[in-house]
Amino acid sequence: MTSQSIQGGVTPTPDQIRRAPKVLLHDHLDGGLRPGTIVDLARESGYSGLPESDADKLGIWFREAADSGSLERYLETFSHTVAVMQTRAALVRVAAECAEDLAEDGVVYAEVRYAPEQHLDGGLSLEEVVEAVNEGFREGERRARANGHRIRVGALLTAMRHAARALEIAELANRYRDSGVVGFDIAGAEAGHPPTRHLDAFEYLKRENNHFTIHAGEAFGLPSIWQALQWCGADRLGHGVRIIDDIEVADDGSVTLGRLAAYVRDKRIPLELCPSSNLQTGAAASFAEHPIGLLRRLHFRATVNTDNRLMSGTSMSREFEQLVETFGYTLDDMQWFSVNAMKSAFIPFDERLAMINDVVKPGYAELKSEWLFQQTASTSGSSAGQG
Ligand SMILES: O=c1[nH]cnc2c1ncn2[C@@H]1O[C@H](CO)[C@@H](O)[C@H]1O
Ligand SMILES: [Zn+2]
Repeated sequence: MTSQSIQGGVTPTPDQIRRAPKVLLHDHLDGGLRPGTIVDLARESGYSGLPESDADKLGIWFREAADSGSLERYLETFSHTVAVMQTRAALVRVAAECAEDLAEDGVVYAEVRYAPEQHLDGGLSLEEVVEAVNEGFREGERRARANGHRIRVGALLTAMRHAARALEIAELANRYRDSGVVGFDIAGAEAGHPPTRHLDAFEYLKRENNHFTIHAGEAFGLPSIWQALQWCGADRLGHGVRIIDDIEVADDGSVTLGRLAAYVRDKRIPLELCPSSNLQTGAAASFAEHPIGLLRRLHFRATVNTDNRLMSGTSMSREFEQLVETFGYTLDDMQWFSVNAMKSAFIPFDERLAMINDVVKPGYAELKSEWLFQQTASTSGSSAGQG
């Protein structure tokens, strides 16, 4: 049953959360495989390193192993998923299932990232990797449509921050910008690997008028965010959750923003927040203490993301369910996050606008109107006493 207040704040049910149109900007392809697919692909490729051979147990293993409290240990779990994503067929399958799973979860637009340089062990070229993943996304979009779901998926090409291929990957992203790749990212262990090491890649993309996001302010604090924005020129922040270190809340509730936090808010820099992932890597202690609550209240350009659905045992709906439970968010809040994300996407402005006006807002309007009809149904047949 939906609860409704006069202010129009509808607390969504889990079913409504799933049906609500959601927009996802930060999701790793190699962090979202179905456990059963990992088992299949390991068998097909002869990879013998899996810690469990049963799909259910493997899913649990990933969640528990990623629950380490450190980003470095969390990232170790990717060696298994990357190991089984080394052929064209494997990449097509994983990408298709990714699009299907997101669509099934009510995601209407997603930017999914992966590092092409990590998928070359089977002899594929960087181009072949990108083309396989693109093919998989298109196949997944088609299958989703056949199941009554609409989704658009764009790829972000990630360069690993400890490696030295960022410029090459940036050039790859630029080459495929009109065929399925919407931007660039850097990821991997943050401490000791400042984004400024990859300035050549960022400067190249700026000269090409292309878009990029940078994992910053997750395991490391303000200096990382500052570098990502003011040295590298990132369009968005991957996580960016540590911006909270530049925000002071006094005992009386008054809030003071430092220069960097003020800049991030004033310039509407999108924060790709990933609450469950942050709990696992130790960037936040609990949902209740997660900075997303304050950042939303202060009207930062906050967005909700999954990061790694496999490692966190999560989905967009699951993230929202927990936010609704913790912060009492309504459908209006969900819409706010979804519009924020759509505004911050790397596809052209007219397409973003059409997604907001023709898909996201009508979807929420439809959900918000449901209570009217529910009430009619539940009061029909017992009209006495309705005054
Ligand atoms: O939360 C994160 N922070 C930093 N790096 C990450 C995170 N999640 C995944 N990756 C890294 O990105 C690579 C490409 O998708 C993954 O292989 C993993 O090493
Ligand atoms: Zn990430």
